[in-house]
Amino acid sequence: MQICRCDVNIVHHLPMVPYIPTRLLKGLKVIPVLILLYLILYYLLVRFPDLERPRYRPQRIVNYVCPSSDHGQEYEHYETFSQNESALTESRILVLLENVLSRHGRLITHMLNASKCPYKIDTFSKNLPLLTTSTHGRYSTIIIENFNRYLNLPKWNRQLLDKYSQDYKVPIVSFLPGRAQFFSNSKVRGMNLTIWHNQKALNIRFSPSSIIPYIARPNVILPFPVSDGREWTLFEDSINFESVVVVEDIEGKRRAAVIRDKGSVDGVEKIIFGHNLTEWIIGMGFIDALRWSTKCRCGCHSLDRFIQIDIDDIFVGARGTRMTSDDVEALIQSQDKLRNRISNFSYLLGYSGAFFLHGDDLEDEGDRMIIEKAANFMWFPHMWKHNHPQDHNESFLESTMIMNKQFGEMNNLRVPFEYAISPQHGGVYPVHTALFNAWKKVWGVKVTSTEEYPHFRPWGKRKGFIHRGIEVLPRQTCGLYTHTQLFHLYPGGIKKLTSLIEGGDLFWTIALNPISIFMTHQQNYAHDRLAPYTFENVISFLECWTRFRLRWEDPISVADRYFHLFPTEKNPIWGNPCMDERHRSILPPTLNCSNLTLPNLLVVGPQKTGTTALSSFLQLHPDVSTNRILENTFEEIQFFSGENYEKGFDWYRQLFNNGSSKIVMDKSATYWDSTEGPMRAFALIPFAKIVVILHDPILRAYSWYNHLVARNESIVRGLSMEDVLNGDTPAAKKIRSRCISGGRYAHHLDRWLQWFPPSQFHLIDGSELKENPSEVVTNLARWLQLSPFDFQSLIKFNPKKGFYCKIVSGHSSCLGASKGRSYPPISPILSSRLCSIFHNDNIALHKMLLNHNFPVPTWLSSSLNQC
Ligand SMILES: Nc1ncnc2c1ncn2[C@@H]1O[C@H](COP(=O)(O)OS(=O)(=O)O)[C@@H](OP(=O)(O)O)[C@H]1O
Repeated sequence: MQICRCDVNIVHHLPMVPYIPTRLLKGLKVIPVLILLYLILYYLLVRFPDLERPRYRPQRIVNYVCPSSDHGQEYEHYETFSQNESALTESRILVLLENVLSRHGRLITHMLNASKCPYKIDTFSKNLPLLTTSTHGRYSTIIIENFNRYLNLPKWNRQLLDKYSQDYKVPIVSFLPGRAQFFSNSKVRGMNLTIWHNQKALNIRFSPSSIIPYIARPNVILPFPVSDGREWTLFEDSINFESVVVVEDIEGKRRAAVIRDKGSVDGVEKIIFGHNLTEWIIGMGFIDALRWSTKCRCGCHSLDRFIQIDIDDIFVGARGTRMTSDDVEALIQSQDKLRNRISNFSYLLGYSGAFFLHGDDLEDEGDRMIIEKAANFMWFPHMWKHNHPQDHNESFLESTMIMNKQFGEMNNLRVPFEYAISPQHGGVYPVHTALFNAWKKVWGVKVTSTEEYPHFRPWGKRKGFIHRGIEVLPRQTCGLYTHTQLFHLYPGGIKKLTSLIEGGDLFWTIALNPISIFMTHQQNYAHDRLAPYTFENVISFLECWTRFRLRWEDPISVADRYFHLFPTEKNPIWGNPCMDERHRSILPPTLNCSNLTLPNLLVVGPQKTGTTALSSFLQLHPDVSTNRILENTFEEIQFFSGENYEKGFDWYRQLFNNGSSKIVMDKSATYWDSTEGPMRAFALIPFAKIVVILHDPILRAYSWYNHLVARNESIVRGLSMEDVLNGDTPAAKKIRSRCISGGRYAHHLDRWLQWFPPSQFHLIDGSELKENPSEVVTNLARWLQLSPFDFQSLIKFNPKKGFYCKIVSGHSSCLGASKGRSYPPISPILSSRLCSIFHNDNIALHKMLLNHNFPVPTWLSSSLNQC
């Protein structure tokens, strides 16, 4: 024990030195050496980062050179058009394709979309689509993908098409590309036209004497097209035709690659292309042909092209990717160069102040240089820390915007316009209203832009809209992204970039949009400076081949110009953000796509046909639900057809988050005859089933009249329906149109069919619904693939009401007093008058139903024979 205590004491008095093996001690001597090495490396790599990240000197890439042309002379033979000339037809274009999946068909529709031309696609079948309404032609131009199909049409269809073209002065635009056959020539039957198949085309140019070239500058010679194989069809000169595009064949003989048939032989004007749209020069001819054939109702803008180039992310970006002072100088020079070619041009620079001086030494010097030269540019605010607005609430957004604003003020960044851009488009679309509110409060923002509305792809379909008083312009991409700084690393190679410029997407973006707003990033102006190269060259290409006048205008004026040109875009069209991958990634956290419920069944009307009865009967099925009723909505929510649409996607979707039924229904009978209804519905719920009740329009009109009488509306007080039909006061006309216009079924059904495929429609005969509702609803439930349900025992005739009613808890429960009124039966005189009013529409409806294999209601078959 003693020994033990003693040992303890000894240990207490020893100094606390840990045991270190000698080997380790030797090793520790290396530490100062390592520290020294680290310091040297730090000094070299961090203080002189250029050693770590090589800076690329700007590459010299050959600039675009315009081939030979007699540029001095301006040829302006293009036609101008008056409104009267176009009055015979609607502006829509009919596109007849080989099949809906045809590749060339996709090119045609891409061009039409990007030119914002309305069109309808059809394929060749036994019957031609309906070409006329009772008053006018349905189409301003007929595009036929393959001219051979036109030449080989059955006699009856060919006569019908030619007659339509002659009567309504509607030209045919078509294509005759090379055939699989070997080099040969042939005469086209009935056209006095000799064509040469499978040719090479050289020295291609637009003819200065043709009336077609408008955007295209005649007499600029393209020695070789991009693909110079033998896929051209060439036409021999003839007095019956005007050569639009002239070429030389391999023997140097002059031929035409595009001709205008003046219709001198058969009265049918045509433009025939000897190549498809894969050649950009043919594409230009196509755009000009559309302008001419639609009599300036498609692609008919002035020759002014407004170009805005935004440079986002100033001060943002990883070290080694940012601009140096040399790049800043080069940016100023590039701006000066562009100013000589785009009148009033200025780059617009968007800054995020939080990252000022966050680069390496050279880049920090660049940052300081930008501030020093700030007055050379116009500025707009990006977000302070490049924040994604959709992730933040209004007060956070406001406070960070204020910080960015203060940074700009301290550094004299001139923000002359109420224009701002959100990083990665977050919050602009899909809309995050907090961003719009904060922008307005802090910066008074009036205009912004996004490439996400309605979708990023295809670029040709981007649009603008106005939300909370802020005008949102469509923004275009030019093929440059934050990572594209070096020519040799350009995705797809430098050839890809030049192909965008020389007749590719970038060229077409400017050619087809009167206003183009491009997004670039400061990185595209560093290293190889891809952006200045890209824009300077696309401008050269445009100057060479087109007659455009290139201009710059401030974003506020440009936005006014845009919505003046495209007023129908002012109101946003709400889409389902959960159906777009890019949109899903920029959603506010309040929207959870996994439990989003939207209707999959629309009962669209028409009004007064029994829509309320149908929807209440269908809801007897346990797997059918409908919207919640809000205090300020009436019986129907009428989202797609009225003011509620302005309340937006969020408002609408919240009305349906009340269950998980198989069928979620929105019954709003006003959708039927709403001009925008079908398009809006398709944008949000493209897979929804559509139910339409076709009740005799005579009885429907009479029901409307009696509705007004029952409500004691002053306009009908003391007046019979005949009096109302005779009245010519504005109020009487309004009532008449309410009674009659919804009953022009062919007209409205046609509009729905422009959006939804026939397979999504279920048409119900209104008389059958009245007489035998349980069978009608059972059929509907079957079509909706609902489980079998005994409707018959729950829908019984109520003699007192005179209509079928639901049985609820053993009692008859009828619709309210406003549905199924009793009033005197319609007089034979009124009935026959209404019969003749609807006669033409009923004929058109009958044709349309047969065309689409829809059932024909019994009242329709008999009414055709009656009036
Ligand atoms: N079972 C049943 N009960 C009541 N009413 C029935 C029924 N079946 C069809 N109808 C006919 O429906 C007409 C009203 O049509 P809607 O419901 O579409 O009208 S509304 O547009 O929603 O106001 C209504 O028009 P009126 O008779 O003029 O009142 C009825 O004729």
